[in-house]
Amino acid sequence: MRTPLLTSTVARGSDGRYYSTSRPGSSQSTSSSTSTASTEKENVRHGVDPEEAKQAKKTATGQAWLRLFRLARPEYRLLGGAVGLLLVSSSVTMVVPFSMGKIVDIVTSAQGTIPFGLTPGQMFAGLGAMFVAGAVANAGRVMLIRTAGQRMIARLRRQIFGRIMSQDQGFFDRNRTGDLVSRLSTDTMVVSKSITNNVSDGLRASISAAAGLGMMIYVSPKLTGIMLGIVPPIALWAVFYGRYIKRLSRRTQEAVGELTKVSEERISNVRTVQAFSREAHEEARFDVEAQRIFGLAKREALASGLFFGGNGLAGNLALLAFLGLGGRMVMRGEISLGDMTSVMMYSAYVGSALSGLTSFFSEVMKGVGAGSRLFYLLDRAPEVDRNEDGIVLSRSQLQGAIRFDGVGFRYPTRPDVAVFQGLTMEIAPGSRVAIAGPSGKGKSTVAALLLRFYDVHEGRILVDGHDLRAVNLASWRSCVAMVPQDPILFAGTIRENLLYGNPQATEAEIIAALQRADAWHFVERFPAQMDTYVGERGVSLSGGQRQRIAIARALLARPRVLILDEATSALDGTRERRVLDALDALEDVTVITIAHRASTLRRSERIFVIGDDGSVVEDGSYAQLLANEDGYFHHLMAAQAAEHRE
Ligand SMILES: Nc1ncnc2c1ncn2[C@@H]1O[C@H](COP(=O)(O)OP(=O)(O)OP(=O)(O)O)[C@@H](O)[C@H]1O
Repeated sequence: MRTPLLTSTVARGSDGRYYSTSRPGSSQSTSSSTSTASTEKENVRHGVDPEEAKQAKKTATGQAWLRLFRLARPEYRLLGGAVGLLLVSSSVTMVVPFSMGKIVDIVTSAQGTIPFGLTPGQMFAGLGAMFVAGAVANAGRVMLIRTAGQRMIARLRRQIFGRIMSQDQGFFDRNRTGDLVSRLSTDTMVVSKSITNNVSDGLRASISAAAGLGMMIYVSPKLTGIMLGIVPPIALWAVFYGRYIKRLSRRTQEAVGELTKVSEERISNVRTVQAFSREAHEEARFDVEAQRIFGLAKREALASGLFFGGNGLAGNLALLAFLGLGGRMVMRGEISLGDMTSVMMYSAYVGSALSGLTSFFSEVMKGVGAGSRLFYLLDRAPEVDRNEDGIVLSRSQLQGAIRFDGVGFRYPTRPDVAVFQGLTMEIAPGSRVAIAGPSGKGKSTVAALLLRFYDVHEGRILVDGHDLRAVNLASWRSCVAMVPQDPILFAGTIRENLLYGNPQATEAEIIAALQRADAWHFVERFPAQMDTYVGERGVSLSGGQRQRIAIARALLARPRVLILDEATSALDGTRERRVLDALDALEDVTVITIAHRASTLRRSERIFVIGDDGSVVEDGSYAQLLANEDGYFHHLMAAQAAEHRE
């Protein structure tokens, strides 16, 4: 946690001198923050990245369809094979009613003749063999389709994850983690299913509907005419009512999704909930949501009951009508019993194929929706260009001279608030400098800009004379290490976390880094030592322990520029001194410390003080700055000392 020592502000009086004031809170300009707040509220309310919404509007559905099918291109072979097998299995399926009709005729009439002069045994064996072939083709089709689908899911997930990892921080400021994860897990699945399983089912339904209808007409045009009066209305009813149920079920799913997101957040922050005794409140909130889901699910249950009951009844009534009308035709000798059986079976096939076809369209539309969410990620070029072809900086050659040259910067989510304006700083190679200033004035932003999490809007940042934007980003980042204010460790062991900074580090190097960061003595005392599991985000370590492990991790990366953002704030004076002494002993490393505490600031060769206008208002050594009694820094320190005394 950040030490709230400099919450007081420093104001410039009408005489141009600086005064410390004990007014709490930030002195950010109010007019600009009002308009920013409205932009932010908009974003939060819709829960969508406005940039994505804009792009989605531009994309026509037709284009999205095409693109969706293009995604399946690498799977064309498997899908082609599956379509071939589908034709085989569908042909077999479509022959079934016809054969059944023939068999009925053969076994019920004395004159029935077996086609091709076959014996009954041969006929049954032939049909059996054909069914086996159909079954094998069907099994093959399902395997090919599923394999193609899974390959597509794996490929998409890999691509999407890669794209997410390479995005700039502005993107992460706008998008919620839960939403990105659901794109990775659910949307990839929906997209893949919609063009593999679903296309195969749609194709099968089309073949069934067309061939079934053709065969019905071939067997008995009159009975087909009668059936066409009965089956389509029932199928249509089933389709529309089915859609209504689907809508209900989607709403339930969405409500469950929302509940999952909220409960996940509350459970992962259960300490805060318990600390504020808000358990009952959270339970009540959860209960409201759970009741809402139950209400929706109850409606769905009622509707489903009606649907299935109604479907069964409609099916049976249709059958009755069919038997009545068809039976009369058989009695009049207009058609054979076998033909009536065939038409009855075909009409059942056609009915189910029709409803299959409508669900095909709605599934493809679902795929288009999920696809557009993926396309946005696949297409989004990070605002911070990684500049792979840029100047490559090597750790062995980098001097570590840094210059902020008239830097202007606004966060992408708050374009109305300028954090920096004309910020200029010159940091000599291998020096120890500090950034000071009141809370919320952009000290951590300096670190974010140095790591190029964001690009500056005006001016430039130079490293050894190169504009950071012209440098290969990965090469620069491999020269820099940062220990953030509240370092996060990965759920894993201490060793795994340390190796994250340098996977090649030897055991001796790891221990040396831990010693430098004053962490070895406590790690050594853990029963599992470096194999101690640190818990999710490192929660099973104290704040100070986490900070020191993070410092060791940064040291292991052997940086030429080290940024410490309040990296020792959780340590007591003695421990902090030990860590800072060890860091001071680092050779050929430029160390930039962001700090509030006088004890930390005092050690720096030069301090840059960021003022209210987002620029450096003063710089110099601690002693020089403090000596200027009218200066900003002097008043900042005075305010801090006054707060200490209180
Ligand atoms: N990701 C972000 N998106 C939008 N605004 C941000 C973001 N991060 C910080 N800010 C805003 O930028 C300003 C500077 O923040 P920064 O964290 O750099 O301040 P700081 O000087 O390090 O403060 P502190 O001493 O409290 O840590 C603040 O007004 C803050 O609200």
